[in-house]
Amino acid sequence: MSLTFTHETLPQRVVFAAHEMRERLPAEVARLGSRPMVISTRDDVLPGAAHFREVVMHVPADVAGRARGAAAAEDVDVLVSVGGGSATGLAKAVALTTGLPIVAVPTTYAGSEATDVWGMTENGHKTTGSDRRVLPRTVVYDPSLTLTLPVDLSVASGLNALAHCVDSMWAPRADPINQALAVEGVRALSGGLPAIVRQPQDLHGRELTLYGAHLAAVAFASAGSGLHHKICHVLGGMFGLPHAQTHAVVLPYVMELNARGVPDRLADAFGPGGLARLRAEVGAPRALRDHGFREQDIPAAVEAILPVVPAGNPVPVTAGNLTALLRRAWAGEEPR
Ligand SMILES: NC(=O)C1=CN([C@@H]2O[C@H](COP(=O)(O)OP(=O)(O)OC[C@H]3O[C@@H](n4cnc5c(N)ncnc54)[C@H](O)[C@@H]3O)[C@@H](O)[C@H]2O)C=CC1
Ligand SMILES: O=C(O)/C=C\C(=O)CC(=O)O
Repeated sequence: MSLTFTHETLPQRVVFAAHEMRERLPAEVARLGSRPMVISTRDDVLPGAAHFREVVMHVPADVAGRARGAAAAEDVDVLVSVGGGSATGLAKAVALTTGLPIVAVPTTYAGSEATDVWGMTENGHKTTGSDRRVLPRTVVYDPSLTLTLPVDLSVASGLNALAHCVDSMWAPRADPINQALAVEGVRALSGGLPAIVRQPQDLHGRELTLYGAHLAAVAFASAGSGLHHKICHVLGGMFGLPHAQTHAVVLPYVMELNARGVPDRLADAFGPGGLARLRAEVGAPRALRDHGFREQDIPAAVEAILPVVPAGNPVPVTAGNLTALLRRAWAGEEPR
């Protein structure tokens, strides 16, 4: 790769401290405002603050409308999201139209807290965009909050993070800086996820995975959406598939298609056996048919994905190879 590039780093304050969310959050919120609204299904955050509890995956537009209405009615001046990508995504939908700052407290490994990407779904169509207003100003990472995330969800979510890293290799704005972050993200996630599976209540694996998830999201936000994210975005928005599991299933098939675009240092970061070994070790989700995708939906998915395939993908994407990819992912055939 040429060392001629233009890279932009997104400005964000990051606090990373296990078991310290309750202690740290009030001061972090106070830096940005005095009338917070919590967006979370949890009831144990900032007692007495305004609270919006209706969190739904892929941010339905009507839910976003109600959250914006609540923020206006309560005259809030700062949003506090506590939860997975769905809670963060709802806070982003409010910030997009109000410009309110967000303090994000993630409880999964999805990484939305470190990106300026928003998404919203209406009539079975998910629209995404990037806008600096939705980038959380501050993230409070407390890995102990992920101890309650069940192992299967932790694995799927961690593989969502891994997909951010891998797709950063060939995404439209891939550059040496975001690729370096992605490679280090793969290293952390490849160590952290097996540790979670071995000992879900041990903080070490949780810390490593959340750290990897942050690096992954920073890399993804910088590099943009590659082929993998474009595919999963259509599958999630059009067919309502669960986000993390969809990423976890599709990733090895995109790597198979784009094999020539996988740099050696990424392969090295996975360690011996690569992604195949990691997937086996953590019991990764294997087939889209287990998550609500139907074989007869493949042609419609192909039709929706082809026009959004990013320029510069390492191999040309055709109706033929995309259909084959989705069929193999649907059936859960062994990736090559
Ligand atoms: N804009 C961006 O940059 C990104 C956006 N996303 C968006 O985020 C959404 C998916 O986020 P996810 O985190 O995968 O799912 P999620 O936020 O929907 O959470 C999945 C499930 O896990 C539960 N949960 C969350 N944290 C938990 C914990 N610590 N303990 C126990 N249960 C817990 C939730 O209540 C929910 O039932 C999608 O809409 C996706 O598009 C995901 C990644 C990046
Ligand atoms: O697909 C991802 O993991 C990353 C970005 C999004 O999900 C964007 C969104 O739809 O919120």
